[in-house]
Amino acid sequence: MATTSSSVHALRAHELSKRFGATEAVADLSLDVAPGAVFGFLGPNGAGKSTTIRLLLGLLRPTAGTAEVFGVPAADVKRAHRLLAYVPADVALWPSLTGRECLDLLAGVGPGTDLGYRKELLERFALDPDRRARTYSTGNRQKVALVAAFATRAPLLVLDEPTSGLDPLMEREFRACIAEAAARGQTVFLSSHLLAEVQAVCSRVGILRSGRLVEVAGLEELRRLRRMELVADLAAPAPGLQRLAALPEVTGLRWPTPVRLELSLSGPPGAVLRALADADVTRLEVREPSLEEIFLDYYGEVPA
Ligand SMILES: Nc1ncnc2c1ncn2[C@@H]1O[C@H](COP(=O)(O)OP(=O)(O)OP(=O)(O)O)[C@@H](O)[C@H]1O
Repeated sequence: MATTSSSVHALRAHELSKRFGATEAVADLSLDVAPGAVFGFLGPNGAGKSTTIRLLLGLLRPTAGTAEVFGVPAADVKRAHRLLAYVPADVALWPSLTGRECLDLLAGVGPGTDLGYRKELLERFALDPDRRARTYSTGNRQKVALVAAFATRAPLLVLDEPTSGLDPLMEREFRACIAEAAARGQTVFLSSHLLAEVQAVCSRVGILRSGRLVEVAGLEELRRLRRMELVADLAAPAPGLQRLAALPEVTGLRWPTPVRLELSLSGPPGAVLRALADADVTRLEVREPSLEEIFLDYYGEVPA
């Protein structure tokens, strides 16, 4: 792995902006990713994830602001790309080369490849490297790019929605590879609109909406910032519990049936528990919201 100073951010964007005519694809985005982090970059289609990544990789010139990879300006592509491996959202391969020839070509570009691990990855991803790339499905092309990236010892892996063509078994392998990369100390920047994926593998997450970063937090922190979902089943209707709606920490009090209440709790549960103690509760469920529900708070809708 190329040596890098631990005091330098793996990725840094400072007031980064990109306009395409009237479209502000990325607006004033500032973001630091620490070395060794698995950072999730979440946002619905069109939020600006790919544009941000292209700016970070020096594939686009920013309208304003700066981007750096381990302290190297993104525009200094020769130096920056010795420190990273990139899997684009749409993987294009050379149609007349075999998978293996594509992998060898990609290995020649990057910062060095662990050939033993690459061989293992080919088996784990069930990829036949002797077929010509033109015969590969979208998922297989994605696998070639993933195998190429995971097999490098680049300190930074930039993955742009890399699992859209993978089936669930391969998604599991993908998650294992992320964990292995993190265990080796590689930094991972994973763009995704799959909340479950990010929830499963990332230590921190940035949420992008209409080109703007609306939140950066650890997953735990993000959940804590948010509410708890509470469901109580009652032995009999308890009209007195309507008063829960007046509590400032309670939102969305719902009665799906006369003997089931649901509410969202965004503060200490004491007052709610005291009120429920007076009712005849037969079952109580308290759970953390999923990232989908957290998204709902930011967007007002769950992105597809
Ligand atoms: N080359 C371009 N010219 C004009 N507009 C562009 C260009 N690239 C992106 N855009 C616009 O910028 C916005 C952000 O697009 P971007 O592809 O970065 O989003 P995304 O979050 O990666 O979405 P997706 O998941 O669909 O790829 C969109 O409105 C898109 O139409």
